[in-house]
This record gives sequence, structure tokens and C-alpha cells, in this order.
Amino acid sequence: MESLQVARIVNCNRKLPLNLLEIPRNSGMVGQLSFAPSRSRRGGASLLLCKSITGRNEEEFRSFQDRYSAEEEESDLDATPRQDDNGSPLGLQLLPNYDEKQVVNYNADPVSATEEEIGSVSATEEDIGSVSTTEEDIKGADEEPNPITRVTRNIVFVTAEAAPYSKTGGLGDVCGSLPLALAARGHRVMVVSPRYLRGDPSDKVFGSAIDIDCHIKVPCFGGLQEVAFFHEYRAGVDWVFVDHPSYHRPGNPYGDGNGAFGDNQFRFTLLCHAACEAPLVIPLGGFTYGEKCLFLVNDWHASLVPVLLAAKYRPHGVYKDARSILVIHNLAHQGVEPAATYNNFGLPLEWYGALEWVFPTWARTHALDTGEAVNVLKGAIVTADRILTVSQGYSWEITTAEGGHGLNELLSSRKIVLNGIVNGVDVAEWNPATDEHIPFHYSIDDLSGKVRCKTALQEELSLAVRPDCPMIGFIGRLDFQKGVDLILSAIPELMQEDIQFIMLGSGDPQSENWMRAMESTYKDKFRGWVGFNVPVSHRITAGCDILLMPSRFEPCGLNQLYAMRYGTVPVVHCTGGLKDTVENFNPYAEEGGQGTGWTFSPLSKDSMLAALRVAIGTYREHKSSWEGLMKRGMERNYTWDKAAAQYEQVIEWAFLDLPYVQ
Ligand SMILES: Nc1ncnc2c1ncn2[C@@H]1O[C@H](COP(=O)(O)OP(=O)(O)O[C@H]2O[C@H](CO)[C@@H](O)[C@H](O)[C@H]2O)[C@@H](O)[C@H]1O
Repeated sequence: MESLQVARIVNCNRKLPLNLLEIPRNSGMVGQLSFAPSRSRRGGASLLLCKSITGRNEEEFRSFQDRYSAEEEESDLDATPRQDDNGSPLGLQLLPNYDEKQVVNYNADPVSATEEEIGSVSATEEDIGSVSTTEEDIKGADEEPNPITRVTRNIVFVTAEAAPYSKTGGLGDVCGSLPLALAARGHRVMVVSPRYLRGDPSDKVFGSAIDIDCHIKVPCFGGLQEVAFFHEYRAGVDWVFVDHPSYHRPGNPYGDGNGAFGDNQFRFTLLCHAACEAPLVIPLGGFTYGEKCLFLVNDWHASLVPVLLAAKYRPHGVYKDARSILVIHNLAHQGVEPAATYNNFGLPLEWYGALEWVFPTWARTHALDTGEAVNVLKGAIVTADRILTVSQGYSWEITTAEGGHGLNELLSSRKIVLNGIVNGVDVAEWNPATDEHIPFHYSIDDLSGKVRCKTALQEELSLAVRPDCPMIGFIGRLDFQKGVDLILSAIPELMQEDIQFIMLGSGDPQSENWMRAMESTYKDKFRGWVGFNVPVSHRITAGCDILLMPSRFEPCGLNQLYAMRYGTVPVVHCTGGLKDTVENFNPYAEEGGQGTGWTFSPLSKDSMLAALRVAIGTYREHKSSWEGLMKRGMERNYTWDKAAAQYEQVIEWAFLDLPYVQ
């Protein structure tokens, strides 16, 4: 079968079906690798890569291995290797900062497990009896008044972007932070993402990722495509970068000034194939992640992964114990292509139905258009073991006709495994007391630095320096989702108020031009910063009094979380994650009011303007209420550790069930 001409570097210890071990002639592979026992600095057995590593490569590999082991020692990790029935190394336990009694090694041999471990396992089984996948269960997961059992997993993130290596929006933030939080909780975590090189100084972010001399050939797009893996071990996480010439070009991960790249389907198909191979072929710290891993696949770019597990691997006994969770950050993007491109995915023909997509008649372009297409995100929805979105509100919205982008019925059919977990904030990056991008620091106990940040921003933008003038900010992609059109329609009226307004964003060229035009029309009140600039986004978040987010839909939204942390009061459309995270201000509640901002509805110019006017009035005339709003927002706990505890719970649910597609 064509898709099974898997030419890859194979761990010789693994007993794979023969056809998976076949390596085509002239494949150009670096050679088959074998493993041999070697010295272990920690006394236990370790595995040494012993073929095709010569000269410089050998040196590089050794320094990579030394670095890995050194960091491992620093964190005092238990690196005892274990193997599964096939001889695959498993369960390298990374357990920093944990009381051993609280951690159960999921991969431990039950025969040799201690009584204490067995006791803990049975505690888990009791839990199983009471498990029901309700939102309360997830919410409660982070509370842990009496932590009983923690199971460590091998977790593989697959993502098109991960900060600081690549970021165009919130996906990059999440995949740059959540892996760290899960690793800190004791899991072994790998992030697989492309190695984007733009040919400019920004490429230095990949400077510490070394070529581990592991090349594979993946069968897709009519041939065998060779990709290489680079690796960096940082903050307890294995960052694995897939290297291929199609990731080397100017622009952002998805496109450039001319629009989206035409070969994105190819680029992300490569990513998915490579991500499926990575846990099998890359020995990190001497050991592969093995087959019993959990794939966290993010958005459509990674959505072929669960389909590949089901269609390409499991029929041959590989990944039969793995699980996958699809995380939907934005349902609006689904990876839809003409049906003919199905042949390019490297999937067996009989799996066409998983990706099949037929546009309704009204959405077809001409009389002969049959509407036939393939939808990659749909493929993951029908094959992943569980589905997560980035807030509970959004997980409900996507099951409705209004918010489902055509996938609501399918998503409703999987409601039982669909949950929402609100994103966290990277508190190391977003902390007004230490933020390196802002000129003055402040905290909930001493807010004096905030107004100084504001006047510094006014100076920077050549606006009148007026500490008492309400300053409103907007940060985000300029597109339909973010409701930029609403701001556009409201600006003439808003500019009648005595306020200052600053927008930072890039995207739709028409909106960019509109921002420039507004700046010249309202010289004394409006500033439009066109571009993607992280330091400026921090300065706006710290300097403004109000952050406006009129998003049409918002799966979670991060800027309102950052704003609250910086004492900047959010005014948001009451939708998705915005509704879940911003509590509407009630001035009549006890103790001078409740709430952290304003949520307006419906999504109209008038209701947005009304909310903004109330916010402006409160800022001007009710100073103590305003301070209460700021402080309550700053006290909100949206940390990644809290979110990671909830992810852990969902991961456990995934392993409780049999694989959805066997
Ligand atoms: N011009 C600019 N300059 C500098 N920084 C900029 C910027 N424009 C945006 N950013 C930054 O990019 C991030 C965007 O976060 P959002 O929550 O708006 O995510 P986005 O809509 O891209 O992604 C999707 O995924 C995320 C993550 O799950 C969800 O929160 C969200 O609802 C969903 O739409 C923030 O860190 C923001 O500060």
C-alpha cells in the first residue's frame, strides 16, 4: 500500500510489522540506526545512537546529549527507562518538584509496582467510578485540596506555531506556554513545529536547536518527501523542529504580503507525517517517546495526525495505545481544499470519507460546481479521541448553527467528549511588576507606575500628555473575527468624546489603510500602529485604561486576560471566552461593586458605544469604582498551571476510553 512505504529511521529494538520496516532503495536516508547499551551517568541503562553519527555530527550529538543529560540532572529527574511489550522504551519519568508518593508511574510494570503505587492506582480507579466529563470536573481539577494521584504521560504537541520560535497570534502563545506548564507538572512533553527560516535576523530564535541528524522520508504529494529534525531542550520541554525547504521563506508561517502561501496544505501535511514519526524515531536523552503517547493536535494544520494514527498506523499495530486530543483555537479555519487533493495526503483511499466535505448549494460558485472538497479539520473531529476548545462558552457555541462554521452537527455528535478549558497567561512574560517592555513597573499594591506608563505611551505616540484623559486600546489581527468593522463604523462618534484611542494590528490591507487615514483625520486623538510588534503590545496593555475587544466570535481571547492583569479594564462583546472571563461590572453590588469590565451585547455599534461611554464615565467620575475594577481584574487567576491541571484531567479521560478509532 503506497502510504505504508514508510521510509524512516527505525529503532531496531522495536518489533514492527515487516512492511513498516522496509526502507526503499535509493531513498537517500542517512542510514538505518541501531542502538547499543552504553554507560549511563545515572547508573541505569541508556541507549546510544551508534550509526551515521560521525565527525562533526558525532560531536554535535554528544554535546546535545550532554546538554540534555545535564539539564536532566539539574532538575533531579528520575530517568529510569522502561519498555513496553514491544521493547519500546517508555515512561522516562520527569518528576521535578513532586512528592514521589503523589505520582504514579503509568508505565510501571504492575508486577513490580510497590504497594504504595498500587494503592494509588486503586485510588485512581475509585476516581474512575466517579468520573463524568462535566465542566465542573474540569474546573475542579486545579483545586486539588488533597491531591491523590498524578499520572505522568508522554505528551506530543503538534502545532503550526509556538512562541518564542513562531507566533502570529494566540496559537503561538498557547503552544509556547502550555507545554512548559505540563512539563512542570511532571509530564514528558515534546512540541513538534516547523523550523521556519525567513532569511533575516529573526532566524536566530532557532539558534539553539541543533540538527540531530535524523532524516525521514514521508510518503505524500506523489513521492517521498525528506524532512529533518532539529531539537532544543528548553524549560523541561523537547522542542522538535521539522525542517524542509518549504518552511524557508520570508513572511509569517502562513503567508506574506501577497496573501496565504499556495502550498500550505503540503507544508502542514509534512508537519503531520513528521509529527507521527517523531515519537517513534527520535531518541531524546537516549529514549524515544514511544507509542503510548498523547497527541495534542492544534487547529487544522495538525489535524491530519489523528487521521494518520487511525488510517496509517493502527491497522499495523502501531500507536494502538496512543490517544489524540484535537484542540480547536479557531473553527473558522478548517483547511478546506478541492477534493482532488485527497490523493496528496498519503492516506489510504478508503479513508476519503473522513475528510469528505460537500459545500451546500448556496456556497457553490457556478452551476457545474459539485461542491466536493476535503476538510482537514473535519478529519480530526471524526477521528480524535477527544475535542477541546479554549473556553467553555466557545465549546457550546461551536455546536450551534451560528457558531459552528458548518461543523456544528458533527461537533454536536461528539458532545460527550467535547470540553472547554480557558487559556492561561504566561506570568513570566505578562507581569506589570517585572515586564521588560514597559518603562515603569507597578503591582496591585502600588499602582503608581501605571499612570506613568500611560504618559510615557502618550509621549511615544506624540499625543497630548494628559494623565486624566481616558485612553482606549485595541490589539489584534485586523480581520472580520475581531470586529474591526464595528470600530470603523463607530470612530466618527467616538472621536466626539474627550478620549485618546490607539490601535495596534495587521492583517486586512483595507483596515490597515483605514487606520492610517484615521490617524491623519484625528491627529490629536487617534493613533494606528500597523504591524506586529510584541513590545508595543505590552506598552499599550500597560498604558491604556480600557481595552476594547468587539470580537464577532472569540474562542478564548488572550488580550483581555493580559489587560486585566495590567489593571486595564476590558470592554468586550459578550461572546465565547470573553463572556467566560470578563465579569460585567455591577456598581450596586456590595463593597463598592463587582465585576472586572463590561460585556456588551448585541454586537452592534450602538451597544458597543453605550458600553464604552459607561466605562469612560466611570473612569472620570467614579475613581474608587474604577480602582476596584482594576484590582479585581489584577487578582484574577488565569495561570497556565491552572489550565494545565485541567488538561491533565481531560488527558486522563482520553486514556480511560478505548481509542475512538481502533
Ligand atoms: N499586531 C500585533 N502585535 C503584537 N502582538 C499581537 C498583535 N496582534 C495580536 N497580537 C498578540 O497575539 C495574540 C493574539 O491572541 P488572541 O487571543 O487574539 O488570538 P487569535 O485570535 O490569534 O487566536 C485564536 O487562538 C487563541 C488561543 O487559543 C484564542 O485565545 C483566540 O480566541 C483565537 O481566536 C496576543 O498575544 C496578542 O497580544
